[in-house]
Amino acid sequence: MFEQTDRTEIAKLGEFGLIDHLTKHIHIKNESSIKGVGDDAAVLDFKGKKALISTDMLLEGIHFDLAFTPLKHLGYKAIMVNLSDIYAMNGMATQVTVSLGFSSKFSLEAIEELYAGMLLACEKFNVDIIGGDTTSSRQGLVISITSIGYADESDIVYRNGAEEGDLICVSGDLGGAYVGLQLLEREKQVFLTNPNIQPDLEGKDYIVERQLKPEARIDIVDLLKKLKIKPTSMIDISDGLASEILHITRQSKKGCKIYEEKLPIDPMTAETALSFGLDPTVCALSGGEDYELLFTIKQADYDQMKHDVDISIIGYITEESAGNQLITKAGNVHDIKAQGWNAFTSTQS
Ligand SMILES: Nc1ncnc2c1ncn2[C@@H]1O[C@H](COP(=O)(O)OP(=O)(O)OP(=O)(O)O)[C@@H](O)[C@H]1O
Ligand SMILES: Cc1ncc(C[n+]2csc(CCOP(=O)(O)O)c2C)c(N)n1
Ligand SMILES: [Mg+2]
Repeated sequence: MFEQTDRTEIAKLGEFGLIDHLTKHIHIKNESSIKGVGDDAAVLDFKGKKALISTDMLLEGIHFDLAFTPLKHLGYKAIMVNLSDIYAMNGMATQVTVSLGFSSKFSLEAIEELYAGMLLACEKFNVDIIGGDTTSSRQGLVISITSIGYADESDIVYRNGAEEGDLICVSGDLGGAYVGLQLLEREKQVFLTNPNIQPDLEGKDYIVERQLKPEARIDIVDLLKKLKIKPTSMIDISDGLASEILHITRQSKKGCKIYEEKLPIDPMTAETALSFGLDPTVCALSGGEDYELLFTIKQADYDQMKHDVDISIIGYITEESAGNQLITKAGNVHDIKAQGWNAFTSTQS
């Protein structure tokens, strides 16, 4: 759906020429980045803080479809997906390494676009690209990013700290990224059937952006700090709320009660889901890729939190034997199952 204009073969630059070309504009922003791109390893110094490290891969055909994903957006999203994991530890992200594998179908201009999205994300979130790897693949684009950050030991929030009675909170709204994906996939099919029909995404900017350009919630980490609230547990929502809350309760050896009516769903997400014959609640529970933060707080912190319109309290933690339950709008009780998106079981590829 996106046309390519100029085309320079990467072979013209060679591997080292390409690396130089992509990284020459990197200016180190963080004091902790002692040595970035250019040696056998980067050198970091967190001066008494604990280092946080996380890594995630994105593969063409599994995690993204280039038919409807502009490369600049993909670069931006690849960084967001990775920074989100550092914020989910209640830490600050400071560095990333970026490893790329791509076939000869990618021109220099295409890789530049991808990198421009990454650089934009890093600029906005004050993160340094300090290294990576560049190699060729037989087919398809592979992006592997490692994110690095820091936190005071006493600030780090794990998945396993939820206590009975804690309130379950979620930032932003859920299900939009999944419904956005459905919309983009439908338009791709329309385009494949008749390339003269332009994509009809009018008025759907919000959910399309939720899929193509997610924003990692650094602002929530800042807010928690400002309110002097340390969550008892936290995780980012990559696979879907249902799957993530089960990670928290399993690791904390607790159960939970979540109320369907409390799930934050944007009206456009709900309306578009219904037009696809999808249940908005199922999209919110199992759609994934929202990159919101799911966390638990002590009840004593409720008064501080209740004024924030961007955080929804969706339920509470129970004892383990009570299981993981969803209370529907009609008052029925269902067990929460991990129907989150899974690259190994997904039929979408
Ligand atoms: N191949 C692997 N070898 C070692 N550890 C792994 C491997 N794959 C995942 N892990 C570890 O397993 C844990 C859970 O990883 P997982 O990828 O499920 O979480 P996540 O990155 O938060 O979620 P997502 O990948 O959906 O964004 C992490 O500690 C991760 O580092
Ligand atoms: C072509 C295409 N197929 C599927 C999806 C959906 N999707 C991709 S990654 C992910 C969750 C986290 O994955 P992981 O756990 O592997 O990090 C989801 C729900 C998409 N955006 N594009
Ligand atoms: Mg992972």
